[in-house]
Amino acid sequence: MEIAAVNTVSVAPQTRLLSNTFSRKLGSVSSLSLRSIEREHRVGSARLRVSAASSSSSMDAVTAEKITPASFLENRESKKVLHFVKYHGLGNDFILVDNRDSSEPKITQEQAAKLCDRNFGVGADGVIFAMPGVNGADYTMRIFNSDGSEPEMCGNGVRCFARFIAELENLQGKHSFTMHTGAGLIVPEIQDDGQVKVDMGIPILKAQDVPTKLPGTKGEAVVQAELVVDGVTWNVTCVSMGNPHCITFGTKGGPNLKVDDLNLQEIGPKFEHHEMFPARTNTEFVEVLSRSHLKMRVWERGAGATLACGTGACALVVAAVLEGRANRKCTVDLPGGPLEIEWRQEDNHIYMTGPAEAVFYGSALL
Ligand SMILES: N[C@@H](CCC[C@H](N)C(=O)O)C(=O)O
Repeated sequence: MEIAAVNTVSVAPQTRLLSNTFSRKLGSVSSLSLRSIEREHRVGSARLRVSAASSSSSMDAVTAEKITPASFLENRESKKVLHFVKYHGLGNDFILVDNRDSSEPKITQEQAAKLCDRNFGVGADGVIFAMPGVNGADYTMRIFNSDGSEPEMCGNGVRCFARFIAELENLQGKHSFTMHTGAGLIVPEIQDDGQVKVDMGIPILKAQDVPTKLPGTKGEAVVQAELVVDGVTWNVTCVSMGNPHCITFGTKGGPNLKVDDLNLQEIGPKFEHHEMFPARTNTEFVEVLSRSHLKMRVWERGAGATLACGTGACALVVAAVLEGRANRKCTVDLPGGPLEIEWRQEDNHIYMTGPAEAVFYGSALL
């Protein structure tokens, strides 16, 4: 099969996005790997030409005259090279790996941490593996955070995963499937407009299952409890979406939070590593704009300040409802954009709707 011409589209610093058609046939390419491998390769009888720029801020231009299916890069996949697709959900970005042929992740947690490095690697908030399903599920999702730790769940990651599967399996239009995760069975549904609606399951409120050592304040749930962080008493509610979240609307007796004023880099790690959270925690700082409109900034366990957190958005709507601050259906503004969240009374499940986009295809040297 031949491809006569390939268009490149500028999308992100340091990358050129190859057209999907090209990328599917070629395998995958990124400026990272191209700079690292060679400047010009023979591809069967065709030639892939790379006009490279040495400055990391400039972009590589890629053209191909004739590409055969047995391309150079496909042949080159080995233990030393990992093909991936970079996705993001509202700026929460992930390296997606097609791991459907094995129940073991293709790379280690240490390698994932290196790939996530924004200076010395691809740059991402985590690496996600699309693996064979277990327990009757269609697929399994595993994820490593950017520090290499493995969380149970990732809301934005699920939406990216769904779009990745649709791309791999060539699914068109509305589609849903089941995914096994560390938080149990999750069901994403790709909408006609490309957004992904996810049944995120039932929130976990029992203190020891979150887990938190804070004592229950509403039965076994920790709602508007006091947590002393660095000498300041905060009011927090703890919710697990499979992974732990600590949600705060402000300090005890203090004014409502203005999240833009927070020094997240300073306060975030103190929550994450607080002794009351034996598995560490994600923390959402929330400002109430109205009963159906909330604004948040997040400090993620194992990833730090990110532009969005899907499980965090779900957890904070649960917290806002439990604290009597909001309705069950809310728009949550995150630094990277809005998510629609509903904690449905009828089935106690949380539904999250939002976007997920492919950014570029790449091959990383391990
Ligand atoms: N950004 C994610 C959450 C990823 C996992 C988290 N850092 C943890 O360790 O629990 C999301 O969108 O939910």
